[in-house]
Amino acid sequence: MKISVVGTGYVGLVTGVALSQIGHNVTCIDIDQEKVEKMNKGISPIYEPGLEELMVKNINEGRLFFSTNHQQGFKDSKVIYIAVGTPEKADGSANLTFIEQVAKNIAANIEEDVIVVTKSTVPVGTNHYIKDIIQQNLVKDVTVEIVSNPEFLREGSSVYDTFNGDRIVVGADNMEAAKVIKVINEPFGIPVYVTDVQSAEMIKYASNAFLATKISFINEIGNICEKLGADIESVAFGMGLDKRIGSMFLNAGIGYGGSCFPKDTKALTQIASNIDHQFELLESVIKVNNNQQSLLIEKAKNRVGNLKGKRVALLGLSFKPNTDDMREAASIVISKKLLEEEADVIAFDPIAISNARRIIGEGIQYTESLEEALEDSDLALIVTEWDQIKEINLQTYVDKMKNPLIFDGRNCYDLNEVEKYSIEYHSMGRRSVLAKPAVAVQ
Ligand SMILES: NC(=O)C1=CN([C@@H]2O[C@H](COP(=O)(O)OP(=O)(O)OC[C@H]3O[C@@H](n4cnc5c(N)ncnc54)[C@H](O)[C@@H]3O)[C@@H](O)[C@H]2O)C=CC1
Ligand SMILES: O=C(O)[C@H]1O[C@H](OP(=O)(O)OP(=O)(O)OC[C@H]2O[C@@H](n3ccc(=O)[nH]c3=O)[C@H](O)[C@@H]2O)[C@H](O)[C@@H](O)[C@@H]1O
Repeated sequence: MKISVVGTGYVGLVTGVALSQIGHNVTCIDIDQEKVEKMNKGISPIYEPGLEELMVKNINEGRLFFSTNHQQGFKDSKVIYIAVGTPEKADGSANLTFIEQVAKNIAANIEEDVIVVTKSTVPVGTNHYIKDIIQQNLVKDVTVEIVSNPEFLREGSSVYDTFNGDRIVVGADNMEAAKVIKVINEPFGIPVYVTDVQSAEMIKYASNAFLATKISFINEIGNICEKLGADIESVAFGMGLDKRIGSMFLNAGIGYGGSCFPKDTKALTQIASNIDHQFELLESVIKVNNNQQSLLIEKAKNRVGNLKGKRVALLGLSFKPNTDDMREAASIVISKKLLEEEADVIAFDPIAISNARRIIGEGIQYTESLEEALEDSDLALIVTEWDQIKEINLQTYVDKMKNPLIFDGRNCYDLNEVEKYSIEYHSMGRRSVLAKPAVAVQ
């Protein structure tokens, strides 16, 4: 089937590539000319494992096209996917400007009946709002059906997730339209759950809010464990053995970041407050997460005192491993605090440095070499659990650092392993390992 996808970010590009891979003829449209030029040359504008290879394959096999022109991109399409951003506004609610613009682009350019499928995360009621905008601005006498099809992929494993998701949610008023979307997705072999439009929209927010809640919950338990001498890794494992709880998303650390949990949790509290419901639980989840991001700095200050002039190796910048995405990364908050403390910061990240430079700026130094970051440093802060960091020979800390003093925000190392080295190690929700002989930081 001929399909158009509007917006080629993490969701749109992966969706377009995956739909072409299962045999559809896909045109991806973006207003960003530079991005489109790159994609036409077979270069992915984002780092996602496996994406570029699949993209090039489908371009070469003549099923995948990129354009900046909505009219050309929509030509002969039976289905148009919307995958533009829905960033947060100053009050935390979802900004629908890009969505409104696409609805107008659709109205102005379609020449035959279409099904408009929204993949973007949008507040309950938005799909109907999209239909209204399209109908009010239509140029040709055509019929438009809408389907809510929220996306559940994770960055860093988006290609894998698209082919191996747990469910595809389809929210529709019109069962014929729902059936078309079901058939399009059949080759993925993933169960499709069909429901009404509003429920589909809410499933997305509720799912992200629930996962964020799980993270803040385990982080609170971790903070308590640390003070009581219990071990969060052990606690999370023991909890996860209960199938009703499940073992996933119980990794304690410095909290969740990224383009979605922070924004979607805030948007859901706004959605609730619009109907005079105070979502107290979710408000606490957000508060716990905000505090969690600063904990590493607090721990370091409690241990070292003044960070002024201390050489700090900041290990990992992206909001999670395997992505170059810096949106709402804990490293932003942490590097800002380090600069306020007048620390001398050198940051390591294998992929995200160019994005980080734009957000964090030139107040810190950057390197793609972990060893270079550690060289002569007084302390190391682990912010993102990249494999390069997890798999490092721990002796490297001893060899390279002025003082092998580590504050690990992602519990990268086994405590028994750390104890074999002359390293002082503080992690999250676990006992500290003190170096023998003690590491002295003045
Ligand atoms: N990033 C993620 O992992 C996930 C994101 N989502 C949701 O999906 C949506 C998209 O997110 P991302 O892919 O991260 O966004 P993004 O910000 O990376 O990409 C959006 C793209 O849309 C383009 N665009 C904006 N207006 C346009 C227009 N009128 N016509 C054509 N292109 C236009 C932009 O140039 C940009 O390339 C958001 O609602 C997000 O909440 C849902 C699940 C996962
Ligand atoms: O709506 C979205 O955009 C997406 O948001 C998340 O995906 P993503 O943000 O890409 O990445 P996650 O793996 O969920 O991690 C989010 C954050 O939570 C943190 N996290 C995750 C799991 C955990 O146990 N502990 C923890 O601190 C990660 O470090 C990261 O900062 C959801 O997992 C996806 O299902 C959803 O589609």
